[in-house]
Parts: sequence; C-alpha cells; structure tokens
Amino acid sequence: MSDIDMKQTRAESNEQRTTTTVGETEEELQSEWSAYEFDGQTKISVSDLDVYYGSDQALRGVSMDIPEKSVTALIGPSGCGKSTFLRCLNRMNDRVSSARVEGSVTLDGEEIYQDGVNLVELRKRVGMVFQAPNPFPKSIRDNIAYGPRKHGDIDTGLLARLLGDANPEEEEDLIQRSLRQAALWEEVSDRLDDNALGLSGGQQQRLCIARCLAVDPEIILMDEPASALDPIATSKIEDLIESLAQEYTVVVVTHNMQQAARISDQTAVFLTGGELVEYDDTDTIFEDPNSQRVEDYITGKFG
Ligand SMILES: Nc1ncnc2c1ncn2[C@@H]1O[C@H](COP(=O)(O)OP(=O)(O)OP(=O)(O)O)[C@@H](O)[C@H]1O
Repeated sequence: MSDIDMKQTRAESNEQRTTTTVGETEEELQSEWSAYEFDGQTKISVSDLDVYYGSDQALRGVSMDIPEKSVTALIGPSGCGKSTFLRCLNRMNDRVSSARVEGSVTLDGEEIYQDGVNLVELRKRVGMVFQAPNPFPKSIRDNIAYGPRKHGDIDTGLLARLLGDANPEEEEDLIQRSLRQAALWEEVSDRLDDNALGLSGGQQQRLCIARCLAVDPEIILMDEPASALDPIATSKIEDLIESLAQEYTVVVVTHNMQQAARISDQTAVFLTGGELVEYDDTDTIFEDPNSQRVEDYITGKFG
C-alpha cells in the first residue's frame, strides 16, 4: 500500500471512528492501530511481552515493531512500565533478581531472549543513556575510550604498547568522532584531560551519549535523558536526538509530551496497569488518537 493510500485509509477509518467511538472496545481500537505499518525496516519487534516483579505484573501483553533509524517515544503516567519496557530491549531487567520476562523481543529478526545470547555484545549493539548523567570520575578522554578499550576495539594497555599494537591516533579519532556526533566537541576539545565531573549537567549528558556512541551501537535507549536539565541543555539534547536518528534507532522514554511531539516519529502510549494502549505515528497520537483514554491523557485530563 502506498503512503497516500495508507493515509487515505487512515483518514477514512478516522472518519468512521468519530461516528463509532461510543461502544467500541479497547480491543477493537487496538486492532485498528496495530494494523498500521510504519515506513522503513523493523529493527526491533516485541511480541506479547509480560514482565513481572515478583508477583506484580508491570507489563501486559505488549506488542510493537520499532522501525530503524527513527525516534520512537514512550510516554505515559508514572509507574505504567515505560522504563521496564525500555530495559527489556537490552535485557537490563536481567539484573533485577525479582524480574521475570515472558514473550519475545527480536533484534534484526534474532530473538534476544534465548539461551546463549552474549549480553555484553547485545548491550554494545543496544546502548543506553540514563536520566541522570553518570560520567565516570575520570577524564573526558577516558570516559569515551572506556568502552572501546574494554571491548578490545582499541588497545592502549602496556602489553599492546610493548608489542607495538597500541594505536593512539585511532583512539584520538574515535574520541573526536564520538564527541562531534554528540555535539560536544567544540566545547571540550581543549580540555580532554579534565575530569568529566567538572562539566555542566547538559555537557555531562552529551558526554554520556558520546560514550554510548563510541562503542558503535545500532540502537540507543534513552530513559528521560533531559529531565534533569535546564531548557537550553534540554533543547541541545532534543536536537541531538533528532540528528542521531539519521544513523541510529532511538527509543526514548519521556514524561514531557511536548518533547515527544517535537522529536519523535512514532509514539507509544502506556497507561496504568502496564498496557500499551496506542502506538502510532506521533502526529496521529497527538492530533487524532484512536483511544479516548489516550486523548484524555494527552489533553491532561489524567496522568
Ligand atoms: N526493580 C523493581 N522492583 C520491583 N518493582 C519494580 C521495579 N522496577 C519497577 N517496578 C515496578 O514496576 C512498575 C513499572 O515501573 P517503571 O519504572 O517501569 O514505570 P515508569 O512508567 O517508567 O515510571 P516512571 O515514569 O515513574 O519512571 C511500577 O509499579 C514499579 O513500582
């Protein structure tokens, strides 16, 4: 189906919807939006995902396809499971002893919840940036080089130096490239050996993004990456997220609906109880959502 046909079909179904909203069940509405196909290749496919912490269920039957090289926003009220969902995408919930994950998550068609998956390799492909900037108490340079050194992508250890395998130029290139990609190079190029903790909060967060990029991920998960920042630093992070989506698949949790509307291509709305209530392109979610609950949430009637 072409883009135009798809939009037309959606417009027609929207028309029908306005006349039939009363009496429609959530299941009916959900089957309508879940038939929607995004442009672009699916990078991550989630099917029937249930997550429990002990006997409490945090996510219920979540299914969604996340297209590559785009920004997908996850929104919803506190406690609805956004962070839990995000952490399922690189198996960070494995670190929570009470967490149990059922269902399927595939990355480029490969199941990540199967025996034998190398979690270090998975988390290299699926990087993560957290709410509060968390640079290591080391130099800016060492923050960036930490991951590539750990993964053996660059080796500057004593043995490598003795064997002549160390490549300081390669390391410099990588540091510069990562900082440029994170829009931080201009601000720190003359103080790479300074402690990263001396940077402002916004600079620290961009450093954490640069650190994530340095290991060459395909997907970047961000959990409220700008919530601890002032408006100017927030706007830099938002610009950065949009530009990263040209090369990377970005999934971002945010409490800020304007931010989701500004930066994302598609938006998933989770509501209390850990259900994914609606997932669609961002304009549709904010201008013409299927579900009354989503409309109420978007317009601030609850949440
Ligand atoms: N490590 C944990 N142990 C037990 N319960 C947890 C844990 N992490 C999250 N939960 C519970 O799972 C549910 C979903 O939490 P989650 O943090 O995923 O929601 P959220 O939508 O990201 O919330 P917020 O917007 O407040 O960050 C909540 O009821 C929460 O209390």
